[in-house]
Amino acid sequence: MRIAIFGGSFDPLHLAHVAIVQNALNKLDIDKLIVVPTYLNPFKSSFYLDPQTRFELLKKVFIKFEQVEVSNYEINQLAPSYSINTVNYLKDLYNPSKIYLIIGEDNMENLEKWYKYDELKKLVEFVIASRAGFESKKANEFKCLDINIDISSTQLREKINLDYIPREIKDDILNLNKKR
Ligand SMILES: Nc1ncnc2c1ncn2[C@@H]1O[C@H](COP(=O)(O)OP(=O)(O)OP(=O)(O)O)[C@@H](O)[C@H]1O
Ligand SMILES: O=C(O)c1ccc[n+]([C@@H]2O[C@H](COP(=O)([O-])O)[C@@H](O)[C@H]2O)c1
Repeated sequence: MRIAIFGGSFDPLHLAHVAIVQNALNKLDIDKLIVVPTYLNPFKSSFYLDPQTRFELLKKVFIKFEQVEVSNYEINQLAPSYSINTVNYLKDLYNPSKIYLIIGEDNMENLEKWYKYDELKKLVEFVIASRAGFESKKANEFKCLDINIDISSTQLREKINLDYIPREIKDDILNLNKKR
């Protein structure tokens, strides 16, 4: 079994996230891709959509992808948690011969500051999703996914633009937005 793990805040989920998953399924030789929403990224201080809502929205969008699973492992911790713990949990669960860990190019900048980075890099092969505005020379050292969608959750939290929201969850996002 060969797996890829794609962790993220997904606050909210947008089309670049979906493109990353589609690209990874096409490019990586994997049996399963596990999308893992954070409870809270250890480098961030708050979330906008609650963890359970982010998890449900991910399931709605990725249900049609046979090889994709959305994991509630991190949201069930009810506290910020580290990627190495998730990797170890999924490693025990699937006993994979290969683990890719997908991150966007913006995360390259602080990657070496991740908890137990030296241990983590021995467990996984990082795959970098290219991101406009965050070009990193170090990206050349890694397998890359060519993502060319200039959107962020931050922009969408500031001003919702449904053009960047997967169609399966447009209504949910509109309704959640109205309640705020
Ligand atoms: N447009 C994009 N292109 C490439 N990678 C992306 C893009 N958007 C997000 N990613 C990557 O996907 C993963 C999950 O992203 P995340 O949920 O933090 O979205 P985000 O748009 O970066 O959010 P925020 O603006 O709140 O930081 C991260 O590794 C991030 O780097
Ligand atoms: O393990 C760490 O130390 C660590 C530090 C910062 C970020 N991460 C993970 O990086 C992934 C991307 O985070 P984000 O918020 O950019 O979507 C997500 O799975 C986070 O848990 C992990």
